[in-house]
Amino acid sequence: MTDLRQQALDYHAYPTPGKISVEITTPAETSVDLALAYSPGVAEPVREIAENPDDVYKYTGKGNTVAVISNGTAILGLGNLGPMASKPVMEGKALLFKRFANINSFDIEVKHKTVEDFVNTVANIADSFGGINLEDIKAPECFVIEKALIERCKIPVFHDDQHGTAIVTCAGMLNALDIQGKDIKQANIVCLGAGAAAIACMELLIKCGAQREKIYMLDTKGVIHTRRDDLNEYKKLFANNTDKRTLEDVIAGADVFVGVSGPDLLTAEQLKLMAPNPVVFACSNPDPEIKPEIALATRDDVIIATGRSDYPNQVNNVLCFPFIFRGALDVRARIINDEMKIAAVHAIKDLAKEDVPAEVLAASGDKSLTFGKDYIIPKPMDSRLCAKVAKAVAQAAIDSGVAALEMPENYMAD
Ligand SMILES: NC(=O)C1=CN([C@@H]2O[C@H](COP(=O)(O)OP(=O)(O)OC[C@H]3O[C@@H](n4cnc5c(N)ncnc54)[C@H](OP(=O)(O)O)[C@@H]3O)[C@@H](O)[C@H]2O)C=CC1
Ligand SMILES: CC(=O)C(=O)O
Ligand SMILES: [Mg+2]
Repeated sequence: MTDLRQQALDYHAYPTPGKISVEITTPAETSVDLALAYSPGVAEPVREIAENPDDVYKYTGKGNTVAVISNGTAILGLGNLGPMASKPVMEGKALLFKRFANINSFDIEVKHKTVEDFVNTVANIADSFGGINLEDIKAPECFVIEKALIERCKIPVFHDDQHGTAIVTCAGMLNALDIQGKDIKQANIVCLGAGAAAIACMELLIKCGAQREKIYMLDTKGVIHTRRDDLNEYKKLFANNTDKRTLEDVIAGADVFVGVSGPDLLTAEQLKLMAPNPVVFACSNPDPEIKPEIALATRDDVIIATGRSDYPNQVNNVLCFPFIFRGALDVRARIINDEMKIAAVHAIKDLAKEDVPAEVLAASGDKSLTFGKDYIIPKPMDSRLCAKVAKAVAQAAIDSGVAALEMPENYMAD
């Protein structure tokens, strides 16, 4: 662990501080180049854009640039550590956008006093970008912020911890339940956590067939039930009329555990209480609700997934956000709607059932990967994700009437 700590610090410090840089895409060597790039030549696209605002997509990088924006109030599972502490994660998201979907990103960390202050800051700069990826903003403020920004911005605004996580969770869950021989409509589900990721994951699972009344959600005060008077409007949607109060009470006989809360909160004893062939998604980062080695030592009929890259079954929003934005940008979708999210779920889910190419095995360090308990979801390094998810999302945007452009010719053909 100490070794990983030092390696991670060195990775971020060297060869230059941070993980991303800006590169030039046009010649900028001679006076002629500069006369085109800057004064006087730059005045020409200025005039064109002033005349026809859509030309900003033709003459600038706007259409392939996403702002990754946080206030640092829910950094992974580490809590509210402030905007500057969130910067390595936001640079990390920018790295993933570029590496997996060739999208340029700027990370923006906002210090603010009120929700309105944050919304105004983002809304006022939004037009500079093709899309906005909100990240690591705690609930319930994240819900208000995202709704307000969707209303005010002309470009897609997507809170990754809500929807990216939900899409990947649903893709992995449908596959895991399939492998365990369970039907999502009958599944008893326990969700530990009642914040950004939890509410969105459960809402999308319901859209994929889960029954709301079969879901028990818990926050730091225990089970969310109808007799509590401290629930915000988002938690209230999951209030059960029940006498069950603790994780022990609700985990008994549960088919599914989804953890989007904090480290080491599900014990081996609690895992033993679950129904035969359970599915456990311990998605808190960096430390899951239960370590896979403990889960697998406790029972051999469990499917266990985490948010981490160093265990099998990585249920992490990296499998979604680069690709959903790729598809949305390429048909200039004005929003990311439910149709696009569901299309992404199915594209990710279905890819796990295909043969895995040698280069993915080489990158993941696995000898083989076959659809089953240790491979329920594709690896982030699988280059087919971009083509399949982006294309499905772009098609869904067109079909649902939110795209300004047609499907590009031969889109994602190779
Ligand atoms: N694998 C992935 O792709 C992703 C994983 N996550 C992980 O999910 C977790 C939550 O993130 P997010 O939803 O953005 O954060 P939020 O701050 O919005 O929500 C955190 C939630 O966890 C609950 N919680 C915290 N500690 C406990 C506890 N001891 N018992 C029960 N509930 C608890 C909080 O309860 P209360 O409401 O009472 O404060 C709150 O409802 C993080 O660990 C994060 O890393 C998030 C996004 C993606
Ligand atoms: C993965 C991620 O976005 C999180 O843990 O917050
Ligand atoms: Mg996050």
